[in-house]
Formats: sequence, structure tokens, C-alpha cells
Amino acid sequence: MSENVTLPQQQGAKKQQGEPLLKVEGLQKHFPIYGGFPFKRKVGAVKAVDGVDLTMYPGESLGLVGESGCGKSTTGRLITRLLEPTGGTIEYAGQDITHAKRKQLAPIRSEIQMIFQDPYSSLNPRQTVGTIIKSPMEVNGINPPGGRENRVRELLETVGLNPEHYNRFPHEFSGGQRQRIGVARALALQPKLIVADEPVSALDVSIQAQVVNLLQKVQDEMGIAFLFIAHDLAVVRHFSQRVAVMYLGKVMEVADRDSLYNRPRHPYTHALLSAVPEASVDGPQRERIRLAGDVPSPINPPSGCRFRTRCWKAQEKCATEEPPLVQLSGNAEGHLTACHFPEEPTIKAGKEVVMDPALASLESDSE
Ligand SMILES: Nc1ncnc2c1ncn2[C@@H]1O[C@H](COP(=O)(O)OP(=O)(O)OP(=O)(O)O)[C@@H](O)[C@H]1O
Repeated sequence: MSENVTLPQQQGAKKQQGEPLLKVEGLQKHFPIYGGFPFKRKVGAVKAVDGVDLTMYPGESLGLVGESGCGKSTTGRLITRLLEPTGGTIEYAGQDITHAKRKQLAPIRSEIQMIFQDPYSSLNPRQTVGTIIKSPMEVNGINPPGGRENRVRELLETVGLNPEHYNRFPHEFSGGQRQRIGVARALALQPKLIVADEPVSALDVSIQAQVVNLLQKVQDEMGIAFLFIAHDLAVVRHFSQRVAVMYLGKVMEVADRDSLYNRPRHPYTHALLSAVPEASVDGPQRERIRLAGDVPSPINPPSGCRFRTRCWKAQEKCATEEPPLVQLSGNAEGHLTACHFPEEPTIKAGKEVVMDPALASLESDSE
């Protein structure tokens, strides 16, 4: 029996946090696939993001996790409006920016910045560090007190680099230092929201912690909201106050960090966490869950719950009804789960769960 209790209002809401900075509802990005000759006919679409709901509050850090290809980066690029949404809405500071044009976006572009995964390709090798960090201020006509160059030197210091390195080129820096330059560039316009897309996954493990600590410091001291995109649950745990779990273009579960890591309700979250040995702090080691099969194609996602083809708890209802993202009874406030047959909010030890082969017959339903 399903135990859903529909939330009257926004998902993930925390009363004390006031008005949302960002509110995303039913967000979609479908990339068209063209075929036939001369390849002008649309024959389908990759449903990279297919109905994402997310809310962020000023100054908070939200982790967005999920397997490769589930739509995390596309969600980040939609929010920063580097991509045009196919459907749904994006509200920033109460303003609908879903289809905002260049002029309306101009003031918002400086408030929402992005840090990219690859510190090698995201910096222009022909520009000095000073020019790279200064350029957003020039483009946006911002003249800080004391001048732009002075501000760049301050930013270099903030991110732990030597201000005297102003005239050096990116190739003179290590991977971790280049990512620090990327952070300084993102900070140049004093943003209110930073979308960090896998900011440490291209770095050596030994350097990752340093960059995560820097982002943490920046977030704490400057009160910037962070959407932290990562597939590594251990990194997200360190950095995020709340965590949203994505699967095949949708958010399956969202909760504050401790609720999500210690009392996950969605089977997919259980499976992801079971692969992180140290994920549970206040309970015994959780059961190891091996997911059967591959992630289905985002061109033709399964009907109903899109996780059902890999879920050991799936029943017929899961194939016909898409579960809404709601607060289940017994969950902490703001802990939302999209599942008809959620897990108990307890951690079981020592058992390995594999999908019942009989459930595989459900897999062909959406074909
Ligand atoms: N420009 C594009 N055209 C067509 N398909 C795309 C495009 N960009 C992304 N996709 C597809 O959309 C889906 C989601 O991609 P996305 O990069 O958002 O996932 P992700 O969760 O960030 O994965 P990763 O962790 O590997 O970066 C994938 O199937 C991807 O191949």
C-alpha cells in the first residue's frame, strides 16, 4: 500500500529559510533526434531532463547526485540558462526566467555563475589569470571600489593563490590551482547562486578535499547558494546541506543530508548509498544492493516509475502510475520521495539484495 501524503506546497521547503532563491517546476529538456534524408525530420528526442522539481534557498548548498547520464549537467545548464528549456518553469528570486531573452537575463547572469568540471578546458590558455578573472567584470561593466585589478588580486588571495600570479598563464598552474582560478572567476561578480558541475571529479583525490574545503569556505563566508552536481555521494555528503537524487531525468528523492543518508526511502537512493561504505554515520553498515541491468534509454523511459525496471520492490502499479514526489508519513519535513512502495526508514545490515528475475518481465512494458 502506498503511504503518500501530498505536500500542500513546495517540495523541500524549510520554513525558516524564507522565500526561495530558485524554484524549478516540471523542468524539461528534450534534445531532438533527426533522421531520414536529408536528416531534417525529427524522429524522437533524448529526454535528458523530464520533469524536474527543485527549490533552493538563499545561501544553502544543495547536492544533485545520480548515475552518469541521468541529466544532472543538463539541469545545471538549464538553471544557468545556457540551455533553453523544452518545458516547465524556472523562477529566480521570484522572477520567471524560463524563456527570458538576453536583455532580461543580463542582470541575472551576473548573479548565477557556473564552475565547470574540467579546469583544463574551461580556462582560455592564451589569457593571463588576471584577464580571465577580470573579464566577467568588464563584460558586465562592473567597477569595484579600488579597481578591477585590485579586486582580482583580492580574489586570488580568497581562493588561496598568490596575488603576484596575476600575469601567469593557466598552463603554469596545477589542476587544483586551475580549479581555484575557476572559482575566483565565478566569484568576480559576487553571485548569489553558483552551479558547480562536478567541480572536483577531474582532480586527483588528494586535491579534491582542498577544493571542496575552498568551496565550503566560500559558501560559509559569502552566503552564496550552491548547486553542487556530483556522482560521488561521499563528496556531496561533505558539502551539501540538502541532497536531491536524480534518475533518468527526474528527481526521485530530496531531503536534508542526514535524513537522506541515514533514512533514505527510495530504493534507488538505498542502492546508491549501499555502494558508499562509510555513508551511514549513526547506524550499522547498510545492505549491499546490486542493481540489475542498465539504465534504460532516455529516448524511451519506462512508463510509470522510471526506476521500476531495476527495482526489486516494483509491482504492477509502478508500471501504470508515476509516483509523485511527496513527503511520506514518518519522514522529516522537506524529505520527499517519489515511490509507491518505499523502503522502511531503517538500515538493515548484512544482506545482499538482487532484483527478482520475475520483475524483469515488466521491463518490456514501455517498448
Ligand atoms: N546536446 C545534447 N544532445 C543530445 N543529447 C544530449 C545532449 N546533452 C546531453 N545529452 C544526453 O542527455 C542525457 C543527460 O546528459 P547529462 O550530461 O545531463 O547527464 P549527467 O547526469 O550530467 O551525466 P554525467 O555525469 O556523465 O555528466 C544523456 O543521455 C546525454 O547523452
